[in-house]
Amino acid sequence: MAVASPARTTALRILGAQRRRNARARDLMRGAREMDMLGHKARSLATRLVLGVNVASGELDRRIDSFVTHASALQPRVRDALRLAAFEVLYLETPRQVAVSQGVELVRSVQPRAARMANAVLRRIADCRGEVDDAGEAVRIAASGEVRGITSAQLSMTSGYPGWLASRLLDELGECRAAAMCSCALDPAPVYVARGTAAGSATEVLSRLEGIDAEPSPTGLPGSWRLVSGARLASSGLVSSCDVAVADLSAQVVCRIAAPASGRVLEVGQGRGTKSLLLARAMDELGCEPAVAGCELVASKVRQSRDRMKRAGLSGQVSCVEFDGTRLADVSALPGELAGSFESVLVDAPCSGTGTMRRHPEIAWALDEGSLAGAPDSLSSLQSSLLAAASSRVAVGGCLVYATCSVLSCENAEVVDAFLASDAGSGFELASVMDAPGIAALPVEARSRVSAWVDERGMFRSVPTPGGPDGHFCARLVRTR
Ligand SMILES: C[S@@+](CC[C@H](N)C(=O)[O-])C[C@H]1O[C@@H](n2cnc3c(N)ncnc32)[C@H](O)[C@@H]1O
Repeated sequence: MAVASPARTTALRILGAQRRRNARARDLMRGAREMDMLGHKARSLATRLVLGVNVASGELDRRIDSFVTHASALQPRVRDALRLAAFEVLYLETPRQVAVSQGVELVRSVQPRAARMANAVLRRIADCRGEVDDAGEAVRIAASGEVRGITSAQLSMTSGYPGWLASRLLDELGECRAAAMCSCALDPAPVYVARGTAAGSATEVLSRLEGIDAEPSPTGLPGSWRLVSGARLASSGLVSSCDVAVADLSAQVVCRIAAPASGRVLEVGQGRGTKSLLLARAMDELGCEPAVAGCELVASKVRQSRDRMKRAGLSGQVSCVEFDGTRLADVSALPGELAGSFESVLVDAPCSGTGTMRRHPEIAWALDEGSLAGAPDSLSSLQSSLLAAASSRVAVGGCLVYATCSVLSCENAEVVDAFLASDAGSGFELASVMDAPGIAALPVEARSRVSAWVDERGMFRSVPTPGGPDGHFCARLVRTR
């Protein structure tokens, strides 16, 4: 009797652990010894299976449930195995017979008496492959700019995203961009790195990246590369020493938009400090002594950020303070590091993360449409509070930069417009991100690349595309009085 391959059994174990511990897929894969023991090919199959099942879980369940007699009685472990096999059958290039028989063996490994049922269900799911391929083809054509009148059902089938999300993407991004985003939803996200402040010259960093077979190619931004393989990055020590920072290309652009040519930056929502490192680098390149004050709500992230700045040799230039950003307007509550006004205030807002679903696939089906906007405890309400409070810290003539890694307008332009229409926003004007010093100083080719993502109002709005960066949003507001 055949047995399921190590790549598939490893992927199944990771999915089980994820369900039991409610953990993120990437974190579990990063820490899993059995992933490290797989060869390169098996490891990439296991990774694609785990990420793909996460992105498309609801779509896979819909199909499984339509062919199983007692869907609610399926054991969670059996459902994991069926999802994994259904994903492979519908979306990967594995020959049909192999994908079905491997799926049956996976199910047998967790519940032997369910193997027959799995065989019947997976064969029927395999019969749907044609409609998934047809939808994918229509979406790819629409992504190339040829208008085809694609539907949200085709987008949802191709990406695995829930129907409501596919429909919103189509409404808000238009056919071409929504199709581009959905056509790469199940692909691995590219790996981008930027030179840190602890590093030597760009040439030295480049040769160290080449030395670990990362196959770096320049992104167009100074000191920034796209890697063909990031497999040896962690063991190389380049990241832990902060010689490089792993950050999506769009996140690197956002930091260049927020970097001032003089003075200090306040970063609201500092997280684990990736943007602080990039801000310090961008300020240094502009000939300005790096000075970043970070404010973050979560204590454990503040500790990680501090430790990182120490390793980067930036403890004197970047501070990491535990503080609720919605209280930034309350001058009496401000710790010393956050007091006074700043040339630039970056609100790196907590958001849905819809621009980063290739990296964080669990977002797609965990997202609740109702939590995005409208209610007092919605994301957009928190984003608006942070923006209003942070605006009080901007020096006259300075900039307020609002950023998210979402592609949805209710978290982006609508938050900015509501702010501009409010009392707090009355002293601010929207300015083009292209006029930010860190963008104006870029080589012509890099500027033109950035400008492709800038809309008619001067806001940066990238959308995931095949082989391209994630979806990020950034608006730049100048304080006039
Ligand atoms: C998009 S993430 C920031 C990522 C970070 N800037 C980086 O580069 O790694 C948003 C951050 O905002 C933090 N946050 C959420 N609510 C906050 C609040 N009220 N005050 C300050 N930070 C908050 C979250 O904990 C999260 O780390």
